[in-house]
Amino acid sequence: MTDATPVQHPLAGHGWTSELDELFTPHREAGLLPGRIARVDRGRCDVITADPDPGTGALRTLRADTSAVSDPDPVRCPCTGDWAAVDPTGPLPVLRALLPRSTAIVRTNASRRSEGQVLAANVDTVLIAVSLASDPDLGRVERFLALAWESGAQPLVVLTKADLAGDAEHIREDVEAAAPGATVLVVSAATGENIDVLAACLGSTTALIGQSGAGKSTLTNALAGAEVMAVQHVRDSDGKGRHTTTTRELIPLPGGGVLIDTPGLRGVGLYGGAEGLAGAFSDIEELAARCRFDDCMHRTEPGCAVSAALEDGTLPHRRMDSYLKLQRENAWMEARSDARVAAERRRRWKTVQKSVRDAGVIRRR
Ligand SMILES: Nc1nc2c(ncn2[C@@H]2O[C@H](COP(=O)(O)OP(=O)(O)OP(=O)(O)O)[C@@H](O)[C@H]2O)c(=O)[nH]1
Ligand SMILES: [Zn+2]
Repeated sequence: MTDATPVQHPLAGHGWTSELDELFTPHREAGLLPGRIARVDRGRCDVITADPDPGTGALRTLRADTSAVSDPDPVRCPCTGDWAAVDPTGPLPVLRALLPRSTAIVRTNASRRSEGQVLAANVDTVLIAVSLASDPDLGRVERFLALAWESGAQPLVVLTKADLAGDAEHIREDVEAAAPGATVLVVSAATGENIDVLAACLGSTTALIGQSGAGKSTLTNALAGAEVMAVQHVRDSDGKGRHTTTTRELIPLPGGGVLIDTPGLRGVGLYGGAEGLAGAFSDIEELAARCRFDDCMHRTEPGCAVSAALEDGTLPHRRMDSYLKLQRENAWMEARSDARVAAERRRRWKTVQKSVRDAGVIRRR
């Protein structure tokens, strides 16, 4: 979570904070401009810079070369939501450096399972869109939740297309039981139901994730109050249809803050997900902490709080199976060096962020 203080800065509405301003000091001294990456494609990116147009006051979006900050490891390459130091002087502006990320949503690359792919960086709220047009797959929701908790941001589950659901309230209760620590909201972009409530729940940077056809682009348009994303018709029965969202963009919201729409995900593989699983299954972790034996495997041991909860029905077997399945998947993933390295790197990012915060606290005293 970024708990940094907002500042008076051209990029404040895009999430710039005093902590980032401090991190930027050496780059400012080198004559570089801060900017936030809106989208990346093939060696170039669109970066919104702290360079207001003198006429309109609108922030300029520059097309910039990313080669100076690209990396053989895709997790370290620039992505939507990254803060960058931009050299705007040449014929083609150039990204000179990326600032350390406070959070990052990382999944396994769809084609190369041992490699990570960053969906969005520096996000406070991960909005998980789940369509009510058919019964939600709770296991898939739990997987998205693990991905969200792992990122370091706060998850928020949004059940979309409420106008198509017979019993939205009943489904909401089921999803809530599968999402401890996260708010679950029922909305409809078609009727406008709860869109205002949702808007009030968002952090300064929100990323939207979910399956293709979950209604992300429609929700983005509803929150932005304008047609910023193209929406294609999909069959509501199975959510299949043409893949519509091909680029990720950073969209400013009328109430302040930005929204990042991500392409529809067919499946999300966890990438270094131990913290994410602990967050998504905090109820099971709390039970496990009450087991008589520290190394309880929750099978036949006496005094096992997890088995007891399974037996009296307070913990559904479905949820326990889902937890074990994701744990196995994560153990396999972490055994691959790429994921281990990524987890290590994330710990380092957090340390950097923390030391910056601590330094701020000391100076303010
Ligand atoms: N009835 C109803 N239909 C909706 C609602 N929100 C979205 N839809 C429809 O659901 C379909 C998918 O919506 P999109 O917004 O394109 O879904 P998406 O998650 O962005 O899909 P991808 O771009 O493929 O990831 C479209 O046909 C929308 O018109 C809603 O609140 N009610
Ligand atoms: Zn146990």
